[in-house]
Amino acid sequence: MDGHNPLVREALHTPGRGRVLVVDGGARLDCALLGDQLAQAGVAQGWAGVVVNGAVRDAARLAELPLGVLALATHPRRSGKLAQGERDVGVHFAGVWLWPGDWLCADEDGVVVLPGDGGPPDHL
Ligand SMILES: O=C([O-])CC(=O)C(=O)O
Ligand SMILES: [Mg+2]
Repeated sequence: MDGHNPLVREALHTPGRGRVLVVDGGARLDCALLGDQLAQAGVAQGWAGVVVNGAVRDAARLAELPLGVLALATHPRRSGKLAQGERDVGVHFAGVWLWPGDWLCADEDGVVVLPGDGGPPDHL
C-alpha cells in the first residue's frame, strides 16, 4: 500500500470476528499505517490483532487497547490517504507467505504462522 492506509481503515471498520489483520506496508518506516483511532475501530469491530510490515503511531495508546499490535517500528507521521493496495490476497514478507485463513500465534517475541485452509494457489 506504499505509505497509504485507507484500506486498513476500511478493513478495520468491517467485522473482525476474532481475526488478525495482516498489513504489508512494504517495510516502510517513514509513516504510520495504523494509529489509535483505527485500532479503536478494530476493537469495536471485534478484531483480535493487527500485524504491520511497516510502522504504527500512537504507541502508548495502542498498548492500552485490547488488540494485539505488532509492527516493525513507530513513526509519528500519518500515512497518505489514497486507496491504494489490495485486500484479501496473499502477502510475502520476512521470508514468509501469509494467506487469508492462516492462523497466527504471537507473543512479545514474534509471530508463528500456521497454514489455514485458504492456502496458496497450486502454482506457488
Ligand atoms: O489516522 C491515521 O492514519 C492513523 C492514526 O493516527 C490513527 O488511526 O489514530
Ligand atoms: Mg492517531
